Amino acid sequence: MDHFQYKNGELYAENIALSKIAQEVGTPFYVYSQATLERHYQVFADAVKDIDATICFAVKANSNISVIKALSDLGAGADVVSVGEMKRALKAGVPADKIVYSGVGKSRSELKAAVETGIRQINVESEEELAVLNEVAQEMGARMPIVLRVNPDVDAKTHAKISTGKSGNKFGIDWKRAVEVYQRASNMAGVEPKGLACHIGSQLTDLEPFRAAFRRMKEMVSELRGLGLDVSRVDLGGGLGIPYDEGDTPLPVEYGKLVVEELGDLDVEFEFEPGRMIVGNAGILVSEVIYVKEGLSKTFAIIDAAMNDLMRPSLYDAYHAIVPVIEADAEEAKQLYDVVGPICETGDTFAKDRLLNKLKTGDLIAFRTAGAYGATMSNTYNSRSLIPELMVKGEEYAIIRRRLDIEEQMDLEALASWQD
Ligand SMILES: Cc1ncc(COP(=O)(O)O)c(C=O)c1O
Ligand SMILES: N[C@@H](CCCC[NH3+])C(=O)O
Repeated sequence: MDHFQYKNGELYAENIALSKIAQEVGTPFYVYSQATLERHYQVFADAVKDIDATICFAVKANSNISVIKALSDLGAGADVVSVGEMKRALKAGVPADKIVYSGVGKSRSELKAAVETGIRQINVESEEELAVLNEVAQEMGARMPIVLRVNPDVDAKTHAKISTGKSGNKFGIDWKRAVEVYQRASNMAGVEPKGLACHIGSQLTDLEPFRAAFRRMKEMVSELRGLGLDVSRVDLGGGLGIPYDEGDTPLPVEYGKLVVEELGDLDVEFEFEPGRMIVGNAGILVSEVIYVKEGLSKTFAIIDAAMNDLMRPSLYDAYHAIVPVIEADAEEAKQLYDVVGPICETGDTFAKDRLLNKLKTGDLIAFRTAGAYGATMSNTYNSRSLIPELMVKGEEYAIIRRRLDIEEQMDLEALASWQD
């Protein structure tokens, strides 16, 4: 069930009218539905209930500590890619033994922090990282559980900028070398190889690339076991796509079935790192129309959100549905708009030639499916404030990140001593 629905002609987040929140908090803002977050987690957990699975929420999709806490209360672990994300997960109550740490460029000090914290595992992405981790862990008198992230050379058939499993991508250890590297790792004193990981990309709308990657993983597990090596964990990453428009996307239950079909007899503990699937549709971005500007060939709806608040359209030409907060009359005429932000770049465009109900100054609009890679990718370009994030539960809402305004931003800066 969608927890962002119209009631009496107004868009609600659960049981609160968005217009009320807008009045109290000011626009733009992100708002998340805790009920949707919980439901999505449950849907994913149900989809993999027939196998031994640890679900590690990919914190990069939405790293607000309140979001992580809502999921960790349901039993979620965390997939992190920096010490910053690791600290957020710990602060939100994720136990260290449910944290996996991915990423191609973990520094020596980051590796040290992960070993010190005693997280579940480090997903090692190169031979170079393996050598450094082995050294770091030995210096600390530790033997760190690892899995090797494999690059299976599979085309995820997603946007090139978020495709991670082809051999030309920077991620993982080339599958042709991974067995040999694993063998070497098993003789190292500072690491304890537990298994393999793969993550071939994000927003996958077809299950076949997953199937290809899973088959490769299975072959490799057999090969490793054939060499007498232990393999007890397989981390299948995240990547499941969600509907941003009318297009079909695979259901989590179909994904779960595929895992069982391809890998069900593997006798390992599985790990999953879903991000977008959990939070994407649990969040929206609400913004106000500042001007409707009539150009020669276009009508521009200039709104108070901009590319710094939601980068996805300008970065990937991503589509987000735009809906009015006050429901329009079905009879009312629609018009084509370019929906743009106030930033001084032509790329600050959310939608081109989008057919929307007539807009005027002061109207509130909402971008749907903005819960994943929305707030986490935002920035303060053009010295704009970082916008608030809110969590809704039933009739209540909470500000889970307050607005960071320009005074606070400037407090981080200083003049050089010679400028006095
Ligand atoms: C290693 C890793 N795991 C998990 C994810 C989460 O992916 P998604 O949000 O597509 O589920 C990502 C991002 O694509 C990732 O790089
Ligand atoms: N930032 C991307 C997803 C990247 C996934 C990172 N592994 C998006 O908004 O779609």
